[in-house]
Amino acid sequence: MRASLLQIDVNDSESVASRRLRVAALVREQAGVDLVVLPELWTTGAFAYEGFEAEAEPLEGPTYEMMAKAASDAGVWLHAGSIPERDPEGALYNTSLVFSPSGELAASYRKIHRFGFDKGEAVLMGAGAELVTVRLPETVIGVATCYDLRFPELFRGLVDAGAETFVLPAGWPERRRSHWTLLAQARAVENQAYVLACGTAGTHAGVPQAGHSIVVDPWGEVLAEAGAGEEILTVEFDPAKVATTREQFPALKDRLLGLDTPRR
Ligand SMILES: O=C(O)CCC(=O)C(=O)O
Repeated sequence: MRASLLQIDVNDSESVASRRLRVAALVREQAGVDLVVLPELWTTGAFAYEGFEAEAEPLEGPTYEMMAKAASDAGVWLHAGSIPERDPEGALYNTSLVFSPSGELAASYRKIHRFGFDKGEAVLMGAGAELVTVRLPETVIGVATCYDLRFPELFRGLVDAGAETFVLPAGWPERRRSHWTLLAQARAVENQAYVLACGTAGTHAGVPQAGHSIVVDPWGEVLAEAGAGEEILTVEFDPAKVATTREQFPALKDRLLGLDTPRR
C-alpha cells in the first residue's frame, strides 16, 4: 500500500481560498497512490483561533466540495485533514473528512480531545464523542486528530473497533516536537499498528510548526519522516504486518480489561 502525507506550509500570508486551490492540485498530483493524508485545520491553521469563526464552514462546504472532487480526480482515498465545521445549530467542531476514490464521504470525525486547556480550541469548539474507523481495501484505518495522540485509551478504543492503521492529521508545534515523535512511536508499539501522522510546516499565528510528519510501523520502526518544510512524504508499507506482529508478539491478548478509569 502506498500513502502520501502532504505536509502543507500553513502561513498567514496565503489566503484560505488560495491554499484550498493549491492543496487540491497537490492531491490530484498523487494519482497512483492508495491513500493521501492532509494535516489538521490546514485552511486556517490550528493555532489561528480568530480564523475558526471567520472560516468555519458547514460539513459540505467549500473544502468538502473541493476535496471530494480532488479525491475522485486522483482516484485515491483521501483523509482531507480537518476543517472548522459549523453545525446547523451554530456550534463549531474540528472535523476530519475522509473521502473514497469516487469522491464519496466515507467518514467524518469530530476531534474528541480539544487543545488549549482554558482557551483556543478548547473553548471555541465542541468535543466529538464518537470513535471512527474506515475500512479501506487494504487496511482498516482508525482516525484521530493532533492532541488526541496524547490519549492512549482513544487508540485502544480504535483497536477494539478493528483499526490496524492510525491516521492522524495534526498542527503540532515545534516546541513539543520531541513529544510528537515519541508518542507516534508509542501508539504504534503499544497497539501494534501503523501510525501515519501528518503535520503542518511553516509558522501561523506566531506558532512555528513542527513538520516532521512521520510513518511508524507496528514494531515501532520509523519508515519515513519529513523535514521541517513543506514536503510530500510518500511511503510504501505492508498492511499484513499488523496481523503478523500481533500473532508473533501477542501482547494485546494480555490486556486486563476493566481497568479503565470512569469518564469524568
Ligand atoms: O499536544 C500538543 O502538544 C499539541 C496539540 C495541538 O497543537 C493540537 O491539538 O492542536
